[in-house]
Amino acid sequence: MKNIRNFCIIAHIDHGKSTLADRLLEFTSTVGQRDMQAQLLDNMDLERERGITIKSHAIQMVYNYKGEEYILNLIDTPGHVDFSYEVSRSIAACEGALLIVDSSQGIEAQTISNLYLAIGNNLEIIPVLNKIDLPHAMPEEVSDEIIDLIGCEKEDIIPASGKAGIGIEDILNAICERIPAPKGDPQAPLQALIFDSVFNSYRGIEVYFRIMNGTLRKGDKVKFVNTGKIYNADEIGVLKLNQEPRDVMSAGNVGYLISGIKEAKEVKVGDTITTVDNPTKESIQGFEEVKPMVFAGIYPVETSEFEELRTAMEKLQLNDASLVWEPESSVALGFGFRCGFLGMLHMEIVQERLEREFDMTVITTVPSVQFKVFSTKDEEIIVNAPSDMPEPNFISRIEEPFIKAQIITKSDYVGPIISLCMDKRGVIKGQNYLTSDRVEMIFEMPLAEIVFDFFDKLKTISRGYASLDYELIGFRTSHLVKLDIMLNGEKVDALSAIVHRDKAYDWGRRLCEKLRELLPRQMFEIAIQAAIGQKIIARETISALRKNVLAKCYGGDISRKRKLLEKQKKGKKRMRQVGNVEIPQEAFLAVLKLD
Ligand SMILES: Nc1nc2c(ncn2[C@@H]2O[C@H](COP(=O)(O)OP(=O)(O)OP(=O)(O)O)[C@@H](O)[C@H]2O)c(=O)[nH]1
Repeated sequence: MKNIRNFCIIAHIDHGKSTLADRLLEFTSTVGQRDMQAQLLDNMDLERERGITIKSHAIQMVYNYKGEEYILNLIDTPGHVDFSYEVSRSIAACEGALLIVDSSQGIEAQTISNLYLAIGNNLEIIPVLNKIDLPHAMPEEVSDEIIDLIGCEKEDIIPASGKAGIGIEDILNAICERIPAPKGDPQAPLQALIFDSVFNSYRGIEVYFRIMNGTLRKGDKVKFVNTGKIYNADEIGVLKLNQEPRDVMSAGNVGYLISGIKEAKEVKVGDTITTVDNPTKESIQGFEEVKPMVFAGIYPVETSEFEELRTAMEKLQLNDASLVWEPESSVALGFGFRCGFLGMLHMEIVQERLEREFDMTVITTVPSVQFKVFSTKDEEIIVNAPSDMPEPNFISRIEEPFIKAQIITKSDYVGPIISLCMDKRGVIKGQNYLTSDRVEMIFEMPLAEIVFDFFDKLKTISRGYASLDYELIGFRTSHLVKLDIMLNGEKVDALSAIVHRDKAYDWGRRLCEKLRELLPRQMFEIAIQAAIGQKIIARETISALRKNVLAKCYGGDISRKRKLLEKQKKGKKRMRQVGNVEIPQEAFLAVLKLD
């Protein structure tokens, strides 16, 4: 155990974690040249395409330091704020963290938030000044920022470049030297923390764990403390490029367990594994409950696929502990699920993963935050879907979630950012110069104003020189109203939204305009109306399609028509018929596209 080091890499998005991890794997010959491909740990197609890390990944390296062999368990983590839950889970399985800072960018919002998570878990921090190969790197300034932030010495900071392979050996040496060996008693009853799990269609559910105390042997009868379920440890082992089975693993180790678990529901990330023969009395303190920020409905395009969608969601949840959901039904869309996400990117990723990994075609509805509604009798009702909002005469007040937002930017953009935040009902709470040129600003504002398009706007007005991090600070009363959308007089519950009273008219008007663009024309006229209670506040009309236009599309060539029909069938268009109007997926997300 004295030669084991468990560490993670934390950084702001794009500061170069995955690239640096590749170099560490190469340097320790964990991966042969033949198998090496860039960003090796980002093995999900989606991650490669988007160039971001979504999942945490674990891999073991062996490194020779001062004549002794060290086992280094690396857990790579995502940088985007939507995936911070993954980061917190990885951190709980480690004793140290490499804190990567891009020397051409400096400290950014998630550098700080991830650092605090690590410090909160008592991890030893090794600061790495990355990308020093870049001609516009500012090693001196950025080093000063790091020293200010974590209070280290200049010599503690390791200059490096993942791309050019600079500083890699120094980093590996520092891991062995500075990160403490795991503590824990191999003789004690087994306590292993589940930090991730994944569904494998051949082998069932694989559980990733970190042993805190005790020893786990192949063939042991193990119990998951929180669920009380008992399994046989059919296979245990360590995670290298491939899984390597082992017979015995003890305190301090990170590995995988395969035990014939079939039901996704039985595995809870944060649960403790122990043995039936010599069970532990205490479970390890689990992770914080996830706090979803955005809620939206996910519905199968084919109503008959509801049960299939449920199975897919269960499997996906295994690999994404931050996804929460429950069944719901909508008048417009039938049966589906109300899901909670950590942000819009998370929601997009979930939808894409359902489609790619589980072959589902789904529709997501208007995202919304969670509201607390107090009735006239002062009962508290939690509302996750606008359609669940009680009628106005039952409501005494509505509270919405507020966040503390931290924005780091160049001083040139302070003015425009303050006006943007004020426009989003924000109040500035603090301003702190990190260097003469870079400022940290703190705002309090409603979550609903930032989850949708705030980040894009922030990037635009700051020409990319702004980073954002936020945390929930509680619920506050606001003047909110429910805005309904009607198509040909029929209310479409899945299109309702809850908005601030002062913005409702403007929203209603813009939403109707947007829907007019997005709804396909039909043989009859479509009236789009926005209403607050009984009062219509905006209207747009889509005129009927004239006969000769149709004739042009479909007339004559029968083979072309058949082809079209077949193509439609195969593609299972993401459309839903509501009343007599067809609504495409884009229309459900129209609120996100209001300029
Ligand atoms: N010049 C230079 N570019 C680098 C270096 N390290 C990474 N990059 C580039 O920076 C970009 C981001 O690198 P990644 O390794 O994907 O960053 P990441 O931090 O893993 O990003 P997420 O996983 O999405 O949080 C890529 O285009 C890399 O090629 C470096 O040392 N020097």
